[in-house]
Amino acid sequence: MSDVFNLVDDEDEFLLQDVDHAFMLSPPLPNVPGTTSEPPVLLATLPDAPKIRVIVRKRPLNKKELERAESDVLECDAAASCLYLNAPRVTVDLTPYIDRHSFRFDDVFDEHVDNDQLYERAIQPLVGTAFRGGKGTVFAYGQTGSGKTFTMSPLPLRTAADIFNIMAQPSHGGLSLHVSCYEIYGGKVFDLLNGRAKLEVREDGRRQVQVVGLREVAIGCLTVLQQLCDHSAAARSTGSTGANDESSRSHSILCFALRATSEPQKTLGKLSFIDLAGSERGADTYDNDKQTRLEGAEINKSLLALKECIRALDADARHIPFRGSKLTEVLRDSFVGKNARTVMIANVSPNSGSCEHTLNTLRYADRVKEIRKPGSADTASREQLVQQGPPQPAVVRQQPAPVVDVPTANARTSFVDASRPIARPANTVGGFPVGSAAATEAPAPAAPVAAVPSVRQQPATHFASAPTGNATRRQTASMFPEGQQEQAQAVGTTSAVTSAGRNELSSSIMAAEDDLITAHRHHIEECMGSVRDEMNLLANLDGSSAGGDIERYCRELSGLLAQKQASLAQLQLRLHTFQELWRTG
Ligand SMILES: Nc1ncnc2c1ncn2[C@@H]1O[C@H](COP(=O)(O)OP(=O)(O)OP(=O)(O)O)[C@@H](O)[C@H]1O
Repeated sequence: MSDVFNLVDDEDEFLLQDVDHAFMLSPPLPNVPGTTSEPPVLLATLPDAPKIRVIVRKRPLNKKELERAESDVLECDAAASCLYLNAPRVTVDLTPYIDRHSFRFDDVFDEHVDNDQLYERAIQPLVGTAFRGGKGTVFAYGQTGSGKTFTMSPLPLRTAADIFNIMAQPSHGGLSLHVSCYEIYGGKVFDLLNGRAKLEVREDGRRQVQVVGLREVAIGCLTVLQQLCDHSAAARSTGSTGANDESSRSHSILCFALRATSEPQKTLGKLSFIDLAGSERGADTYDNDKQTRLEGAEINKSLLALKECIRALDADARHIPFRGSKLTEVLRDSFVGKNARTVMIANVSPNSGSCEHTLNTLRYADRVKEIRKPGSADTASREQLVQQGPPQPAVVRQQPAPVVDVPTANARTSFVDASRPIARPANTVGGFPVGSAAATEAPAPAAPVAAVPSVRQQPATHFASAPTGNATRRQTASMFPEGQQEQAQAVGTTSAVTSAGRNELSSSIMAAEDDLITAHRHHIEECMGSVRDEMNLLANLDGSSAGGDIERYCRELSGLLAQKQASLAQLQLRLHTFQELWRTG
């Protein structure tokens, strides 16, 4: 059990018990919502949150991007919860064209949506979750500078305001609110309310994960919470990266616990707010010192593990890979259980210079939600979208010439999200367009879902329908024993899967297949970036007369080679996992 420091005696007086004076420095909060003048928040009116909700938030172009005359590549259709990314590309003959990618999420917030609106639409239901004895977890995911901290920092205050409001109602008395803040940096845990003390994570006798010695503060008003948040933000590790001078390299976690005031102070509900480290950190080709690379590897590992855990939870998988990283290990308790609710906020930058990172963020978010089980409300709305058919892209490829920038081959299907997860049309394979060029430019509307059972449940189908021209898929298909390929063909595209066990197996194979494809795509992106960087490196060397530059050349080449090795190793791991699953399945 964590130490509890009662900071607050009544609304105005602080009892400083071994807590930094920094908490006293901020001025009191003016007119904070949730104070007594606010109308009561009625618990009964807060809807139950869905188990997993993935939303996207776009920030506006900033001053520097406007000065550089960067274009806004993101188009939001909030009413349809759709987001379109118009990626500028060039063909080998240097003809520019737009590559349009389409996604659908549970909610899409454009640059005009403010923090209050976001809170009310996406986060407030979690307050109900906590009072009903559940656990809520909110993540902000995205590239450095995409708005994670901007989005996350007001949420605890708004949430606490509602919590205090409800606690002030006689029917919800006898509870107190406790806060703790910590950071995971390089796989280690640091207490942000206790001088960055290094903490150990252990399992107790009841197999509950405990962050041993984590300082927890009981709070009675928003002013103290604000001071604690300011203090923890200042204590958070920041450092400079190639992309952003103030980039966060750590995951920061703020936890609320609603406890009974009477002994033994049983915990009723929990809420966690997690501002994740910049998602691009593992692939930042400009940062090549060992420390930064190690940090990047750790961040990559934890973000991958996080995605895997959420996916496994959504699929009710028996094994959830919590041990994959420190982040998922410490969050295990918040994730599991019938009353656990998760909101993933994918933050995206609109500028053309961030296009590839934005695409990666959207794909990550898409993967988190894409295996939603049929029958859930969200799946139903996705099915509806499929039935209606994907919207025609406003801008399509103008030139059939070979493309220089290959990584987005998958996303050239006009409506990635609609065509892949629910009723993947027969002319797409793992999201890759197959067959005629027409399918690539504007796929025909998919047949109604009722008539086309989820192709995702038929892993073999993908290989059976692989186009002869698609080398990657041909090679993938050839990995499998002949019998299984025949079986795959026999399954066909429309036959229903009747056995529940087979369904479960199929969906895990499907997930592994998609992971492999995603990893492969990512690997290609990295290779392309790496080739560019290597050519620049050589050009710089050729262009310089000073012999001293060879040192820099060696250092940077060494960094690039290490990155290539890491990318290759990750792809090999995915391939191995998939092959194993296929063999044993
Ligand atoms: N929706 C928004 N509206 C207005 N400004 C925003 C919005 N989102 C972000 N910003 C601004 O963009 C800048 C970068 O945002 P922020 O620091 O939140 O990014 P981040 O993703 O947390 O970056 P890092 O990973 O480096 O911490 C900040 O100046 C912030 O005020």
